Amino acid sequence: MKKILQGAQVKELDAKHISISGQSSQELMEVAALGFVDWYVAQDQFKEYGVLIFVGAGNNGGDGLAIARILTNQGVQVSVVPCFTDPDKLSLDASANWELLPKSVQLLDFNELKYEGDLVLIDCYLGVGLTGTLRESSIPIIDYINEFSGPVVSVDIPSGLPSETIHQGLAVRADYTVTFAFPKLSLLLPENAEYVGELVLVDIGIEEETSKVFDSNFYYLEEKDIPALHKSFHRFSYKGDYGKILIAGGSPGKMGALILCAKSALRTGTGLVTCHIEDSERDIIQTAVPEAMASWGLIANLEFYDSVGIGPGWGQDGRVHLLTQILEEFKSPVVVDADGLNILARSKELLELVPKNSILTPHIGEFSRLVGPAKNHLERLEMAKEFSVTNELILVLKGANTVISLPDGRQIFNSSGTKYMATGGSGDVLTGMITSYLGQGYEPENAAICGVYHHGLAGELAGAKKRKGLIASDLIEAIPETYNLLDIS
Ligand SMILES: NC(=O)C1=CN([C@@H]2O[C@H](COP(=O)(O)OP(=O)(O)OC[C@H]3O[C@@H](n4cnc5c(N)ncnc54)[C@H](O)[C@@H]3O)[C@@H](O)[C@H]2O)[C@H](O)CC1
Ligand SMILES: [K+]
Repeated sequence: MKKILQGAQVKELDAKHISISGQSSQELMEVAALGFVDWYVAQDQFKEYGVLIFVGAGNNGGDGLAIARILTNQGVQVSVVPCFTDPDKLSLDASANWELLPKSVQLLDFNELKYEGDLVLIDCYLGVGLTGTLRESSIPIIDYINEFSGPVVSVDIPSGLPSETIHQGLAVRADYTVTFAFPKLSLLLPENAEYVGELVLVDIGIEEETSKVFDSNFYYLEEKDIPALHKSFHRFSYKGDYGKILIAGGSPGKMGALILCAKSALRTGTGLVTCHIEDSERDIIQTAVPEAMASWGLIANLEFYDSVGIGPGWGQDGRVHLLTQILEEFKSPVVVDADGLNILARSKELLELVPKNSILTPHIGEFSRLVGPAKNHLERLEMAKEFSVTNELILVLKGANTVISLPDGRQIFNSSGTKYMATGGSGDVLTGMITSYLGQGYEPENAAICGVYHHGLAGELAGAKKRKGLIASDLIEAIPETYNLLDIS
């Protein structure tokens, strides 16, 4: 898993990579520019467009000059807008790329900018080298980029955006941000989403090993990390090996949440799902999910189950007794969501009963009730870390980049998912997936990670077909496709 580093650590990482690999910093810049161009030319939506590249005096500008050369050589119509006064003041690598700029590249004066036709604006003005408050002279440039009528693609980071915190004034509002090596923390904060647009990560060959020595609790979860975390089953595995789980959820009028959770657990691979429900709701569950069993009343044999999921559609009234029974009698980690979390928020003394390494899956509203309100996402992340460490629980804070906080202080940002997943029942599906993995005998940490990643990937697959027509059931149908895609058996 990649570490997410701070602005100053990026420079040190580059230097370390350069000393290990024998590559020069200019060669590394070339790899970054080539990586960007590979992504750019694969974008069908830009096929007929020329490009207008804004370049600053630092290495972000250097990236832009290298991109200008490579795109020109590939037949793209390129114009460059130098956003510096004196080419002699360019950084070393930017200067080398300035010298290499083909004569056919048009240089445009920012103060006399006039352009015609369909253009993509590529923002290579300021990168992670930004320090302090934006200078006065940068304002017209960023204003111009933000008023540009065509698509804007920022390279490494939208110009003006700090790399590890929430925006503090003017910054480029990009449609796409193509970042190198690993995402900067600021690119993952919801407050900055309107600046970042769609986030794309381009690998520039810096080994994960190289970043190990840098101090950071933040990690970025990618597809390549997933297969090794899965348990494999064999020819002689039987349904008991795939886990027996209990889901306590559902109430009159909210049985859908439980149904989604149960179906999701089955599609994730659970062998036996039992839904613990109210007597009155037996027909609904048995009709909607014939593969599941049902139980009601007090839970007779909790020790029979490998994991328990608590909360989807449960309601809170009259549930405290059952929640207490589960927490007192079930000694292995459980998954708590929705109304299960709301009860914990109201009766904090129950928190102590939650088995260590259990997985709690709040959205921001539930988090605020359970842990407390935060003034921004950075503060929320800090509170989540503290909560996980203190209570020895795994906290899955749901959002565009769901963050998994672990009892050892690590916080893992998920990379899979799509905006189309913001739909009713999406969280119930996640609860079913995580409970399923726990029941299949995954370590709680891996159950949370695999659940979150596959859930997002199912969203991407379903979203590609259904777009804003995606409903939670589509996520469930797409779970098996995620196994095909990652070759998990
Ligand atoms: N491993 C990688 O990620 C690689 C990144 N590359 C690119 O390099 C930049 C970082 O380059 P650096 O030279 O350190 O800085 P910048 O170009 O981001 O910025 C320097 C530029 O900004 C001006 N400046 C600083 N503060 C302010 C301010 N407050 N207001 C206005 N202007 C400011 C400063 O004067 C300089 O002109 C990284 O983002 C990547 O794009 C490498 O190419 C490859 C490896
Ligand atoms: K930039």
